[in-house]
Amino acid sequence: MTQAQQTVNLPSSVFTGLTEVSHAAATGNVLGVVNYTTECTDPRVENGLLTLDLHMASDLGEAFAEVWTTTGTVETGEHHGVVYAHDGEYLLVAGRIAPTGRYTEDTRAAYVAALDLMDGLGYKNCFRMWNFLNDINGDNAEGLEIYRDFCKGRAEAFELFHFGDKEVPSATGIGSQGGGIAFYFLASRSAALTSVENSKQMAAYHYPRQYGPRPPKFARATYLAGTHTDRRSGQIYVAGTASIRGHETLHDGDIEAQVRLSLDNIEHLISDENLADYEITQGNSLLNLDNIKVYVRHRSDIPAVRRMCEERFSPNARVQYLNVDVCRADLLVEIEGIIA
Ligand SMILES: C=C(O[C@@H]1C=C(C(=O)O)C=C[C@H]1O)C(=O)O
Repeated sequence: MTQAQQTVNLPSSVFTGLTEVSHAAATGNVLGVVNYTTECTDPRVENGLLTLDLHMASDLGEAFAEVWTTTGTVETGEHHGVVYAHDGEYLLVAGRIAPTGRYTEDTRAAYVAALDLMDGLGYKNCFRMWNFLNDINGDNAEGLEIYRDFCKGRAEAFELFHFGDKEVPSATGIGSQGGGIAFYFLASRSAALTSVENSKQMAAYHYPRQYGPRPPKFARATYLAGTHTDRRSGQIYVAGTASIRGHETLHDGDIEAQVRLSLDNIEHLISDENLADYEITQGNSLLNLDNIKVYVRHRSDIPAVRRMCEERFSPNARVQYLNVDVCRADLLVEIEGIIA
């Protein structure tokens, strides 16, 4: 077989209750567990499992775990403050930056540690990043918004690793209820990776200066396939998506219109029309989106948001609603998901 024909198994994730992690783990080898819970802690290896606690829930009733499984035997370790698990094909890296008055340097250092690990262990295809920022719209000690401060450190780290804009992974950069900045990344060794943009949105890495000293570096989605020739049955990791057209926030103050545009943005992003630029044809619609997280700024908006989402998602889709701030002060909602 040639390299191009070898098929790589793709990773999978499920949402489960915090206490049912071991049950979910029985379905495969666990790469790691991310708890969306009531406090943030440093990532750790616990009973052989990479575990990261994020402060994303107000009480335990809202908490859930995201369990990442794979097919190979998992090994764990620690590298310059970041914790990792890998199985020869996939790598999960998790880190946390303690609260500080200026995040640029610490973000750059933590990202450098994670990117260096990917390089060193040979997982060169980073396909998804999640970042959780406490007080994301607040100012740092120098009056720069914490999200923009973070974006600066991230851009500097990517630059050090010569990450071309077209190679950036899809990401989420969202608020959290505490704990500084926490993050986790997924990378693969040999699965085929394509970074995808949305033809109706400006690439985030081209956002103008009005959004901060360095633009956010992420792709709107990443397409991950078991072979380099598969353009029909890969996974699509949809980045956090909001009510933005071009580079502008639309529908300031109107939650329903923001939900509608966020959903329309994802619908277009995953459509064959948008994916034609990448020669991907999958016939996807919102009905194929799963493992969805819906981030809502005001708790009182959650019932309306849920109603609107339920009209457009599959009734079988796994969806979690979280009450946190969003990366621009005028954004009320953001949605991400996976087509697996
Ligand atoms: C909503 C947007 O950006 C958010 C911020 C991201 C980041 O900084 O990594 C990624 C996706 C979204 O969570 C957007 O700019 O469209």
